[in-house]
Formats: sequence, C-alpha cells, structure tokens
Amino acid sequence: MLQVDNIHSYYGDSHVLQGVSVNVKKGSLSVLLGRNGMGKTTTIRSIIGFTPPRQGKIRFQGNEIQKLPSYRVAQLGIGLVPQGRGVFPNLTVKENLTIAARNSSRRGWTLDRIYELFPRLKERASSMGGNLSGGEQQMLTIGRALMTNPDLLLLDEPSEGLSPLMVQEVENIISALKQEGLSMLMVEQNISMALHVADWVYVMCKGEVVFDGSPDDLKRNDAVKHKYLGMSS
Ligand SMILES: Nc1ncnc2c1ncn2[C@@H]1O[C@H](COP(=O)(O)OP(=O)(O)OP(=O)(O)O)[C@@H](O)[C@H]1O
Repeated sequence: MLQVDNIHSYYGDSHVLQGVSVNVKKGSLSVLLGRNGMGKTTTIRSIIGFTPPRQGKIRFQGNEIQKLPSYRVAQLGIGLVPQGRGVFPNLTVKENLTIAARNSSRRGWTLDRIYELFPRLKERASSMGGNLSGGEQQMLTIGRALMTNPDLLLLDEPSEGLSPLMVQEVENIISALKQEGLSMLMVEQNISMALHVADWVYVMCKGEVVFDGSPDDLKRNDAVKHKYLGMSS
C-alpha cells in the first residue's frame, strides 16, 4: 500500500529525517513510536506532501508520490487525522463532516456510516465543533478524514490529551477500522494502546528508524524499550 524508502526531509537547513524507511501493507496498521522530536510527525508530513523529502522515494499503491503537492496526494486516497485535530470550531459537526466528503465507490463512507461508527457525533450533529469535548473532537477528526474515503489513513497521535476512557474508545475505533480493511499509519505516544492494535511497529530516534518488528518483538526487546521509549521493562 505504502512504501517510504530512505527519505531525507529538512526544515530549512535542519536535516530532520535521515534516511527513513517505513511500510504499510494493505489492510494493516503500522505504528511509529519514539520520544518527542524524533521525526514521527515529519514522516507523516513528508508522506502527505507538507514537508516533501529532498531525497528518497514514497510509493503509494505503486505510484511515486514524493514530488506531488498534498492536494494530489489526498486525491489519490491518503487521508490525514492531524495532530491537534483541527476541527472547524464555527461549523457544526455535520458541516465539519460534509465539507470533507469525497465520493468513492471504493470504500463507501457516507454520513450515515460515520454516524453508525460514532453514534455520539449523530447526537451532536447540530453542535458547533468548538463546543465538543476533546474526545468528541477526535472522533470528528477521524470521521472527517473517513469522509474523504481514503485507502490509507495517516493518524498523528489520535490519543493525545484524551482521558483513559476516551483512549480506549479511540482504540476501539481503530480496531473497527482495521476490521473494515482500512490501511493505516499511526504516530502514537501511548505505547500500550499502540501495541494492542499495531501489526507492525517502527521506533524512531533522531530522524532514523532504530527498530522495526511485530508488537511481540518489541515487547520482548527490553533494550529498545528502555533506550528509545523510556520504559522500565
Ligand atoms: N516547522 C519546523 N521547523 C523547524 N524544525 C522543526 C519544525 N517542526 C519540527 N521541527 C523539528 O524537527 C524535529 C522532528 O520533529 P517532529 O515533530 O517530526 O517529531 P515527533 O517525533 O513527531 O515529536 P512530537 O511527538 O513532539 O510531535 C524536532 O527536532 C523538531 O524540533
């Protein structure tokens, strides 16, 4: 589905990604872990075209996309759940969802199906985005990205700032999307949540991937957990 192959990305002269390679197989969930500032968000930004890599290749469903503007990347079928959510505060829930709608026979996400997945959004359909709780805003952001009917969904820290109950809710949603066969790449700070849902895990440090393996491989690797994720064991 997605092959990120040895990309180098910069902010001005700052060489942030130093040869990052990451894959997402069709219908699977890959997760990027690592401490703050290690390049996870920049990897997402490079894929979507906000911070295009200066070297390396990104292939999506066989097409090279590393030189495409982000609107083209989105049109090809990559959806984004950005860090910090970015709900439109002065639009209603329904308006936030419909503004992103893109017809697609491939996945068939409609307003009704979004409301099925997130009954709370249906209840709050006429509320202003800015009046929702943090958890509801996260649901809305995921719902809005699904309305673009993506083949691949990029999620940047979907559990950030949420209560444990809402983190569990986000985990349930992600599991449901996996059941639907959606391919996903997720950046996450909540390691236990990430390891519950991931099919494959990448750990980043200083702009490089320092580990990749299955969640079980990572659980068994005390050295990586300690050195790069600050976990005791
Ligand atoms: N717009 C920017 N301009 C300059 N440097 C930036 C910019 N955005 C991020 N950086 C730097 O790039 C590096 C990687 O940041 P990035 O946001 O990708 O890390 P991250 O692993 O996603 O961390 P976090 O969990 O804090 O978001 C950091 O050193 C950060 O300070």
